Amino acid sequence: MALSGGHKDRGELRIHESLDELKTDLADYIAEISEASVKERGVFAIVLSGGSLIGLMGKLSEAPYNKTVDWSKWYIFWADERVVAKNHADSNFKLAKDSLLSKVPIVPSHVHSINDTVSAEEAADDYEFAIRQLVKTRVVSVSEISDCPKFDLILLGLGPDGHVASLFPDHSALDEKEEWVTFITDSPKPPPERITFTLPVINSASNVAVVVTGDSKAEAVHLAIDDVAPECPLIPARMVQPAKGKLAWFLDKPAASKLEALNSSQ
Ligand SMILES: O=C1O[C@H](COP(=O)(O)O)[C@@H](O)[C@H](O)[C@H]1O
Repeated sequence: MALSGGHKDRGELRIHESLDELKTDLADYIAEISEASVKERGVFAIVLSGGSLIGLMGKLSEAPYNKTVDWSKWYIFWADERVVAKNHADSNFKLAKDSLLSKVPIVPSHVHSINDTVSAEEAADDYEFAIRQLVKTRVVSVSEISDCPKFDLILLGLGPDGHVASLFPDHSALDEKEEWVTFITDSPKPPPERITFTLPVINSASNVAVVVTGDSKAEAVHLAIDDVAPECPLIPARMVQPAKGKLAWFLDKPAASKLEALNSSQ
């Protein structure tokens, strides 16, 4: 690893020399949290995003993880979803299913994807209702400090504009404090209609990992992590601040290239 360490309140930085090294570290990290959650709670409630994250999780479907992980205890959710049919090329569910979930023995009823037959607003309401039922049965824990669900692990990607899940810069969805899941119909990145976890839910998780590769995201990584001037834009990724949970950043060197930590250690 090129660098591993903490950055004050911005969590743990795991900066990797190569994509292969990042993929192995990410698979080890997820497998460890899965094992700890199953030991403590009997289940593992993991939240996925879409985009490049899923390819970077690919090692989980290979040895040793395909045999050592207790897949039967996994419950899968999405931090955001595009409101398209489940077989549509833009679907985050389809991406995860084709690249990962179909390759490991996940219990089909443990996969909680959105209702793709209704409007974005209804899909967000339905998804929140489904999560509420799973909080009641403690498949998903509940936060001690808010009424929010406390997922064992939320995995996020990062857009070059600083968006995480479908929380985009300067969008009113960033201000949502009551709902667990909200919807947007004007996403600046297509497709326009999406549902997304809100910041209170993301920040109530036990563990949040943001996985970022490539130099097109270096500026967003810098704005999300470094102590930047107050006039710099406040990007959504900077608002990811788990109240009690742990935050980790999985970066390759190009994504980390504008970080003070990397530049001062060279
Ligand atoms: O639209 C989305 O974009 C982000 C980032 O995707 P990436 O391909 O640049 O990694 C992703 O995290 C989110 O889930 C997705 O809906």
